[in-house]
Amino acid sequence: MSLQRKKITVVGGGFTGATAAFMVAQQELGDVVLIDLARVENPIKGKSLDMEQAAPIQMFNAKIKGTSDYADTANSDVVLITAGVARKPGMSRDDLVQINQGVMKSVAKQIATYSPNAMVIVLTNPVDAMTYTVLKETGFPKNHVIGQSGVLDTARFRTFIAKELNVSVKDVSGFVLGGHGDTMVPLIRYSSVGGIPVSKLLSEEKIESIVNRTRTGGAEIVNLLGDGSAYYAPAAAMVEMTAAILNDEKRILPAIAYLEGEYGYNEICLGVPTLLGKDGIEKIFELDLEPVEKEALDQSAAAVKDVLNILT
Ligand SMILES: NC(=O)C1=CN([C@@H]2O[C@H](COP(=O)(O)OP(=O)(O)OC[C@H]3O[C@@H](n4cnc5c(N)ncnc54)[C@H](O)[C@@H]3O)[C@@H](O)[C@H]2O)C=CC1
Ligand SMILES: O=C([O-])CC(=O)C(=O)O
Repeated sequence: MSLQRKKITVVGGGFTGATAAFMVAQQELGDVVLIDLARVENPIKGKSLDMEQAAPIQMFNAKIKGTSDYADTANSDVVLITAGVARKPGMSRDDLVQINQGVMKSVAKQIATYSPNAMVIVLTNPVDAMTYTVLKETGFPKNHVIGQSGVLDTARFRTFIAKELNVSVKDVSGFVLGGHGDTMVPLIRYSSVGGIPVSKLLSEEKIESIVNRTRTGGAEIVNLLGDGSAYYAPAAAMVEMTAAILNDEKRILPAIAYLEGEYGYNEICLGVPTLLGKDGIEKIFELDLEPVEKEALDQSAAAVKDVLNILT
């Protein structure tokens, strides 16, 4: 009997990449390769060895290899891209576009060479435009290149609602669509707590303040940290998507997908409800939106298009 272990490569061994690598190993989703080029080789090897030595304590089976050599990433099943630069207080995610586009181009080329059949999950910001860049540069099928924004944005939204109502986060569900920026669209009509619509439990003012806090949730953490951006919840979001793909879970999760007419948009990668399974994005759900929701999504799509227009 041959049971092939899954291989997950994490590109970028900084805050989000190292955290995601550790979570992937803890959840025994497969063996992990953590690759970082900008740092000298020894620290990435040190981090990976340190993680591996947690295995006998936490009782997980996973190899974790730190490297600067793409040959070690060959034939990965899933590749998580976290390489690049994070913003600092006062910056927008879009300020990172030029520098991170260059990083995406070089990373995409390596992934296409070494892991041509991989599913790719992009985290690097501005993530809608970076997902588009990776899709174009790898030439991979559109269902194989997926951006992470909605799981994180929805998790923030769910956290704030649960805190406000003093209930378990487990019972709060919701959907945040659109670009990963201040124009993102939390959909109140599709949000509920234990099946009860959020609008029956919270006042309009409270909901509006939660929506605003969700939209600026990344900046809130950037300002608190002072140097760098969020990484625990972003890593958890990527790992949830990785598990959905590797275990063929058929999860319905918001993710950044390449759109060909869905919601009326073309030539754009944008956050929409998706079905994630072994083939990556297996389906995009087109929800019926009310005019005010569609207008908000149009604004968000326009903001993403503005960034796409400055890609070289
Ligand atoms: N989409 C989302 O929801 C989120 C996106 N992000 C974004 O993720 C990215 C990473 O964030 P952090 O991990 O906090 O940053 P970080 O600075 O801690 O780590 C980035 C790592 O990438 C490495 N790197 C740079 N160029 C590379 C290359 N060509 N190949 C391999 N590695 C390379 C750097 O050496 C560094 O170790 C940022 O762009 C950030 O804005 C972060 C959180 C959430
Ligand atoms: O805010 C940032 O720069 C990082 C990010 O995308 C997030 O935490 O949502």
